[in-house]
Amino acid sequence: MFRSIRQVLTLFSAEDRRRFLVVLFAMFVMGGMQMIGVGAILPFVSLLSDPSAIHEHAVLEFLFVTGGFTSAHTFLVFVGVALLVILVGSNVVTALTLWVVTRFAWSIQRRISERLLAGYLNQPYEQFLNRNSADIGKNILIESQQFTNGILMPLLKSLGFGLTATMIIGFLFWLQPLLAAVVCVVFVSAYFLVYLTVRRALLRIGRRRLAANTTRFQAVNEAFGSVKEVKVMRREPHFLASYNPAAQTYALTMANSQVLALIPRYFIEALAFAVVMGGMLYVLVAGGSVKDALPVASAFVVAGYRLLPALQNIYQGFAQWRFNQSVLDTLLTDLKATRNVSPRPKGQDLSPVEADRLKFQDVIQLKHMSYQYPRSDRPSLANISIEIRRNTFVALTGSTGAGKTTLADIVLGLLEPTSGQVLIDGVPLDATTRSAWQANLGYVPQDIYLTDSSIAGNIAYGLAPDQIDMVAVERAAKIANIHDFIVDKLPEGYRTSVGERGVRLSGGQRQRIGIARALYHDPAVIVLDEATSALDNETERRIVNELDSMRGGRTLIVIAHRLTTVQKCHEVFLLGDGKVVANGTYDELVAGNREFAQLAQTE
Ligand SMILES: Nc1ncnc2c1ncn2[C@@H]1O[C@H](COP(=O)(O)OP(=O)(O)OP(=O)(O)O)[C@@H](O)[C@H]1O
Repeated sequence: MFRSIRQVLTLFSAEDRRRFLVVLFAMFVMGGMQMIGVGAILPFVSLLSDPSAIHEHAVLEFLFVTGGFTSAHTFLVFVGVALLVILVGSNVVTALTLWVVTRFAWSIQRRISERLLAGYLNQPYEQFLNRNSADIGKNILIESQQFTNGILMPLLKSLGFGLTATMIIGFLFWLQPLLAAVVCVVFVSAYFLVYLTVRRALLRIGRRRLAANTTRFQAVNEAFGSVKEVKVMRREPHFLASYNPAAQTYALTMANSQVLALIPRYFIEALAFAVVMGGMLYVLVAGGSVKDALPVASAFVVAGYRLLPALQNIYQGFAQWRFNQSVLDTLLTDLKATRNVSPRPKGQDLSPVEADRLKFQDVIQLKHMSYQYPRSDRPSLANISIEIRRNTFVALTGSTGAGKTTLADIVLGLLEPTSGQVLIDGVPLDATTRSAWQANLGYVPQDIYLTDSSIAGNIAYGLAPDQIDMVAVERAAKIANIHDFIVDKLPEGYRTSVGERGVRLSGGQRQRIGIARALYHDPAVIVLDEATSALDNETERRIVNELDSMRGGRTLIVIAHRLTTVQKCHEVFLLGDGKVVANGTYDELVAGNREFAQLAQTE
């Protein structure tokens, strides 16, 4: 338990700790008000049963005299109204405290989800290779909420109600130490016993909930991420079959955790009723006067009315906390990995300016470079030493799995060589230079992901509308040969909205948008990963020609299967099994390499 508290406190910033003090203060006031409310019952009931009690209590006597009351009856009305004001006041304070606590808890949720998103986004690309994106989304959106609802709010509520319960129990001890001790031992230990009984089960079902939630998210993500294949291959039952059992486990574990948190209340209320009745009967049987016992009994009943919900809330808090311990562990692991990452300040211009870019005037060199994927048992690239000169058109080709994409990812600074070096004009590409190098790159992937924004927004990509440079957008679109289509065919030109995943554009049009996107920042190097595969031969030739002709100082690296793409290249690197098997111009390779010559023939 103390470990969990320490874990939660590590999630608070300095500002959160200051605000937590305000929350604590509100809780103290709430506890104090509730105790006063309970305490004020006693004189009122004493007065009701015996008006002469005015003169037996010093405080009542003082109020009676200074208030200038003449009859016990009017004084009783005054005390009744005062009691009402105190009780209403204490409820108002409780409501206000709940407001302060809830706002505090959700502000923490907001910050945790922002930190998670920033952390995931800023982590090295390699980290994404072994991570399911549905799991990332789930942690940011759902588990951060589960943390607030299931850990932070219960923790804060337990703290608040704990303070209230302590104050009320303190008052009861002052009033009737023996009875208070009985009440305390009976109720606190009853809840404690229940908690001890269910804590293991809660931890277990909490872990099952977390796992089931991951499966649910993956099933939905995968089903809709490949909806075309799902429909054509009629695989709907498969995704339903993965989702449904996970949904059932999720529902069951949620329901069970809530039942385990709520049910004890009804038994303990029955126990409370038995204690009160038993006390009364004991007084009667022992021959005592119920009238004499009434004020203290009323104070205990009102105390119980406050105390039992407080104890129930504390128990419920512990139960939820236990159930969600695995959520806390998961979030902490991911937050620890991204501790020093802070969300980018709002309004920062994301366009790389010349000064941000790593100068590239001469050559990209790969020296004895090898790369092995984290969970792989063999290198995907082995001892590669090549040079790519500025203002050249270079192709990486070779059979499937040869290492073309991996090599391009190394040049893009997405993967760090396991051994060897990448040098840009002699400057090593490492953590200190990576971002400046990437500011000089344009990348066109195989699948162009279109965001649900305008055409211009998709070309400038990731910029707020007021940050988009329309001149750069049009320049890029013209080079990508999509400008005429946008202006002539789309209803609102560059402002036309693109649906999610670009459903309103053909595959070829999407790829041209992708090419325009890569050109938007006017980079020195462009890497195309099979980017022209969705284009027909004629369009592809035109784009390749255009890219070639617009090069003017730019370097073009194309990963290509189709050798038509590589005919115009200055240099072609033929990869095989992670090594450069041959390099030279298209004609040189056709003449000198049998594998390449065969590939060229089958085109
Ligand atoms: N994330 C990964 N983890 C482990 N191994 C990987 C990973 N990605 C790729 N590989 C392996 O690295 C090798 C090179 O893969 P790469 O994707 O670079 O080939 P490629 O030439 O681009 O292939 P293709 O033309 O089919 O896209 C392959 O053997 C592949 O199995």
